[in-house]
Amino acid sequence: MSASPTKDGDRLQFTAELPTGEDLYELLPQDLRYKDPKSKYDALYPEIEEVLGPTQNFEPCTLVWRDLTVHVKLKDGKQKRLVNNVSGIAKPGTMTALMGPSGAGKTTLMTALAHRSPVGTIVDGDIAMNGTPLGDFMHQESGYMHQDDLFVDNLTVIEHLTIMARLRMDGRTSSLARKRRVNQLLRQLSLYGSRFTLIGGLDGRKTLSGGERKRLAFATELLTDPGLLFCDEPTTGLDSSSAHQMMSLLRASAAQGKTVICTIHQPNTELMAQFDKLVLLAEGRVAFAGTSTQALEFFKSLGYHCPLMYNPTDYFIKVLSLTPGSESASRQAIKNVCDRFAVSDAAKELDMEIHLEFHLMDNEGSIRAAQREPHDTFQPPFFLTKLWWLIYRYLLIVIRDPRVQFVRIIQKLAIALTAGLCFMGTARLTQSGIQDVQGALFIIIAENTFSPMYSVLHMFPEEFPLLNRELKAGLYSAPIYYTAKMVALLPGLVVEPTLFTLVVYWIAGLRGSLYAFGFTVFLAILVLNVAIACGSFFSCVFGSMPVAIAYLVPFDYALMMTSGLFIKLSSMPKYVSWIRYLSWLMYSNEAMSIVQWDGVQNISKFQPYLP
Ligand SMILES: Nc1ncnc2c1ncn2[C@@H]1O[C@H](COP(=O)(O)OP(=O)(O)OP(=O)(O)O)[C@@H](O)[C@H]1O
Repeated sequence: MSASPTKDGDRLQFTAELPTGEDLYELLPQDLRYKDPKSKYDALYPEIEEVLGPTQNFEPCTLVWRDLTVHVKLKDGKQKRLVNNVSGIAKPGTMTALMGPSGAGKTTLMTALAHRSPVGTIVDGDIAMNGTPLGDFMHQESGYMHQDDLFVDNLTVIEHLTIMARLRMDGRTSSLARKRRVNQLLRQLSLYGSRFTLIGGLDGRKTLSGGERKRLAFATELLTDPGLLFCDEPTTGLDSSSAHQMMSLLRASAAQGKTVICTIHQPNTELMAQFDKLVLLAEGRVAFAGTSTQALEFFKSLGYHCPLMYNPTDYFIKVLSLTPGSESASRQAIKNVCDRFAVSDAAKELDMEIHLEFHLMDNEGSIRAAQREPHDTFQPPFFLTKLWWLIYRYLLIVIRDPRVQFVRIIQKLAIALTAGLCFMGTARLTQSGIQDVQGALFIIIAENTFSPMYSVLHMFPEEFPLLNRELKAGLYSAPIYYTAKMVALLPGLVVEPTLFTLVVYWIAGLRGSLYAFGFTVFLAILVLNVAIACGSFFSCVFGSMPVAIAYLVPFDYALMMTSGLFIKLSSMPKYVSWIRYLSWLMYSNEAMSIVQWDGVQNISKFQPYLP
């Protein structure tokens, strides 16, 4: 590897070439440097590898954007402009900070640059990565670390990374290479010691700290070794030492030659020194872009002198914030800063750089595309692989929470015993026995319908945020997710109805043949599975548990009323009688009744038990 570093203040600027071990040494935190300066490079190299990773498979990325405007469609049909005519460039080996007051448009701009804007967002303008206009390939070619890290809490660190490696990495990657990458990241991000720790934890068992969660989120994004990294407020919620550690890791990634873009809230001077470039946003416009030293000079030229002992970034944000009570004056002042920056020398220089990049893209685009076409080379894992690893993930969740399973089984047995004891000895072949048999059958159907249907209502709303994120990242499709989820639940969906029916059936003394018992159990399993599917449907469609319950209650009443137990179906008014065709309670009641009464010709004479 060769490098051509140039000094800009204290920060090394890398051109497209990758840095050598010697260059990297200068960037390492003091505590990682070797004690003996004579032999520092040779002896230190393994440590550099530890921090930066020995392999560099990524392609250096230049991201350039021009006249970028982002709108959202509001509910009344109007459009709201969140980002207004913004241009910029981020080069390999650099770290860019997007800063500004709350609501300035930082996250909106970054999601647009990462090709991850939410649905309903309209992005106008040009954005290109290495000369290629943005497309879905950004999900493979870039990493995006969200501000709020979402995980499946019941997994350990190593399980999470292993599953993510199977879902994210190229389908042709060998098992050894995947394991090596996971291992490498665990060591690089100081997670090796916590690799068997649950991410969320049960019963107060040791769980990950905020800093470890952030590093795990970062490790997840690094699995595919992308050349471009977006980080939304990577230090928010961390104490100063964890924040410093996080920034050192981002700096190390940039030192490897990666392009790092972060939104960040008022970093202290030490953290700010890690960034090569600062982009200040206000009211969706660029108020400044350049180094922090240039920023101080620019604001000074406008009459804003940063007081001594004052953190410059705090000062810039203060200047660009709306002052409560004098919003219009603040808006005018912000507009003035943005207008002055737009005609400044720094902005002209930046414009030239951006235009040059787009000019090269226009002239060499086809050659570059023919040479690399990076997104064409990625081969996603086979869908059965994704399905298998998702099933594994959801099975682990079910197994990890044995209390839930245990309590559910105990609850089922208790209800079954109570119901069975109420019906004990009543299932006789007499006129009154008909009602008792039908009653016992209805209890089997109702218990396998209502409580399972309501018990899954919380499932999807709880999982939506993570599911949405993983679906958008293209890790798997909705049918694969649903199939995996249901397969993982399947053992419970068979055991529960079987146990319940077994107890009620034998205590109540329903028809004693193996055929009748087996068929009733089979029907109970089907009933529970349909009920779970129906509950899942309501949970998905209505998105929140209270709303889902509000719609499900009238629906299940309609199903119950048309089950054939309470009203003679043929006497129901035509405008409601059609509902029975949706009612699995009606079908299962009919099928179970046939099984119980099949072959019975005469109930006039007393018989103690069903034949
Ligand atoms: N879907 C939307 N509909 C309406 N307004 C929106 C929508 N998304 C974002 N906004 C508004 O756009 C502005 C910019 O939002 P954005 O999240 O990008 O700000 P930010 O600079 O990242 O703020 P913060 O630092 O507080 O996270 C805010 O005023 C926000 O209320």
